[in-house]
Amino acid sequence: MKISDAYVIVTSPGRNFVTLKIVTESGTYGIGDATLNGREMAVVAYLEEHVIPALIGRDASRIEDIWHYLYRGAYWRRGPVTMAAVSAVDLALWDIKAKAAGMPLYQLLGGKSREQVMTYAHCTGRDIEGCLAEVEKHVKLGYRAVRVQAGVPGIPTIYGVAKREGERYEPADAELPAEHVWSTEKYLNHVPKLFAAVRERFGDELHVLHDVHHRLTPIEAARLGKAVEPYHLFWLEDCVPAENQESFRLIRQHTTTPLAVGEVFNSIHDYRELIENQWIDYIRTPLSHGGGITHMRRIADLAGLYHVRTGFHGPTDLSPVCLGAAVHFDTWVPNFGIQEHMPHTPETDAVFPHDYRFEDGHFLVGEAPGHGVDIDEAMAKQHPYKRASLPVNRLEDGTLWHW
Ligand SMILES: O=C(O)[C@H](O)[C@@H](O)[C@H](O)[C@H](O)CO
Ligand SMILES: [Mg+2]
Repeated sequence: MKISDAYVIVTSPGRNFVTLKIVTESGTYGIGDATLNGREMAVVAYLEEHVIPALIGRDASRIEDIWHYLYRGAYWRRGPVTMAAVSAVDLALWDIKAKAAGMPLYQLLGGKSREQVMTYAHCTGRDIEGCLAEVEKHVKLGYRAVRVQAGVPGIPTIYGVAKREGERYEPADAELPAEHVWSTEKYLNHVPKLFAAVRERFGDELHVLHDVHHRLTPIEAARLGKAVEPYHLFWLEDCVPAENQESFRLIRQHTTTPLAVGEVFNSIHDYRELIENQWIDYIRTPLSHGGGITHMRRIADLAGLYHVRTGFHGPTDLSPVCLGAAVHFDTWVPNFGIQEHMPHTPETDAVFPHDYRFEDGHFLVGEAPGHGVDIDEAMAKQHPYKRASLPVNRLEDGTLWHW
């Protein structure tokens, strides 16, 4: 099982994706997702210059040892660029191990804990009516859970809402960062009306989620959590920037609205106080940023001790490789909550053939050995990299704010 070759493939079928391919002497290969939206080429350099040369000749079956070699061995631990690179190696090695065992990845992890994986869809509108129309559409498609985001009167652009009605939402929409404007006051006054309207129109059973995208202070998040309690959200996501884990103590003291966090985290240490103090309910880190299967299952196990469940990040800026591995993880992990689902474009799906299926609001895992996702390298070449940046956000007086 010696690693004989490894290389990075950058492709842009509508948006940028970075994929690591690891090949063994026997010809068995595995692939991992190394995409870090808006910072793609930093991970490419990290892999090509510092990781790949040290991988060649190593035993691909020693996943645990290679993980620590790349994490401890680098001296410079953690961080999104390092961890995206480590994750890609880890996902590719688990793919190889499962292929060599002739098993779908979920079997190697311990087998099925459930038959299907519940997902939530994005429903966004320029205003509340527009958002309700999207919810209606997604309920008809079979979704049991929807994330609702709507424009706020007086704020020209808002997180999560597509530029034009009916278009897909793509945050990295310009070569250099676009500038958005934000008003916490306008948002806080408006957003509870959105949940009231959703409950009024769709009743109590639909799971309703919302993403604050790190824009509030703890006391503002507490106010929002309290205000939306009558609409019993499935979760309120990223209500504050979370470098300071203590912030969640204050929010938790004020509200019973469930809290999700962690799409920008990449280590168990980012979560430790949050989980051990039972300040959160869902962990969001995707496999491609949280150290792959090896590290994310440690985080999930820690979370499980405290009744915290998984709710993995699943936007279009994670490739089908990450999503495919997530469907295996979600099928196995005992403390599963929900999986985000933002459908990839047909061009992306064509570059990454896969055997997970979407049916009636759920993902169904495939039975092919490995994680079930491949890359069509010839097709990938037809879509060259294009620089794309995430936006920045400013308060109405010009102060740079959290995006
Ligand atoms: O909950 C989500 O899906 C996220 O917040 C994304 O939409 C991020 O903004 C994006 O992944 C940044 O690259
Ligand atoms: Mg989010």
